[in-house]
Amino acid sequence: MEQSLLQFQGISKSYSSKKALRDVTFGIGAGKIVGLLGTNGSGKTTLMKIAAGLNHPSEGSVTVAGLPVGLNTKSIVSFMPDRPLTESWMKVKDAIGFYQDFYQDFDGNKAKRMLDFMNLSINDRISSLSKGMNERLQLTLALSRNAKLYLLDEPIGGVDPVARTKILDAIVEFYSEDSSLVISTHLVRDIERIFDEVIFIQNGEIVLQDEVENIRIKHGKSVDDMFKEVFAE
Ligand SMILES: Nc1ncnc2c1ncn2[C@@H]1O[C@H](COP(=O)(O)OP(=O)(O)OP(=O)(O)O)[C@@H](O)[C@H]1O
Repeated sequence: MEQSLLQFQGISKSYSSKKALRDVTFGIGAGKIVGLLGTNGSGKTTLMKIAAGLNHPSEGSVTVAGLPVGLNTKSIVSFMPDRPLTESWMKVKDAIGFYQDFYQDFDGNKAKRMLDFMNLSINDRISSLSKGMNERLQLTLALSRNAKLYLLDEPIGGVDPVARTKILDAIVEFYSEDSSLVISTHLVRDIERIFDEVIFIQNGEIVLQDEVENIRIKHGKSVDDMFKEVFAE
């Protein structure tokens, strides 16, 4: 069997009395764009933080490229959190410099091309950016690394619908095809066109993992219709 780039095995995570993940097992192959789809509080951020090595599971094991998640995997995983990591005093160029110093795999040329594409200037002050513009910056920072696995937590929640198309095009254009990309979102309809595979997570459990093409052929449905059906309240 082909080795997974990201493998979760029997992962559970509890926060005091709350169980955020329950016995989560799945694998993601190399070269895939995967949608991690679930409603608010379903466990998406918790799952991503565990894959990024920023949160520790209560039970189970996670590997990236066959390595247990830890210091070794942090250098090959690029995580875009749902809340900005940059400081408000920074200008865009300071944030770029910070990433460049911190990550050996940061590609300055790629960052420059992405900033142009995103209509961001290196002299923009981060505190003056709107939520959507800030997301564009965070996405630029995350995708400018030459990582093996990219984890983007709700990357376009604050971007207006018109700009979403442009941002999705940037994601597809700037990610390298031998790496994998996991994108968490509940904006399924807007993003589903770029997914190869989707994982549905509900109350901390994986309830479906399939290729998008299979969902369309087997069920005769779009991912968005399937999502609405599974998550109907
Ligand atoms: N630090 C924490 N302490 C206690 N409970 C937490 C903590 N972080 C998350 N939780 C709980 O764990 C569950 C899963 O949260 P998580 O943030 O992973 O969900 P999510 O799918 O990313 O949600 P959203 O789409 O709203 O961002 C939620 O019920 C949440 O309240």
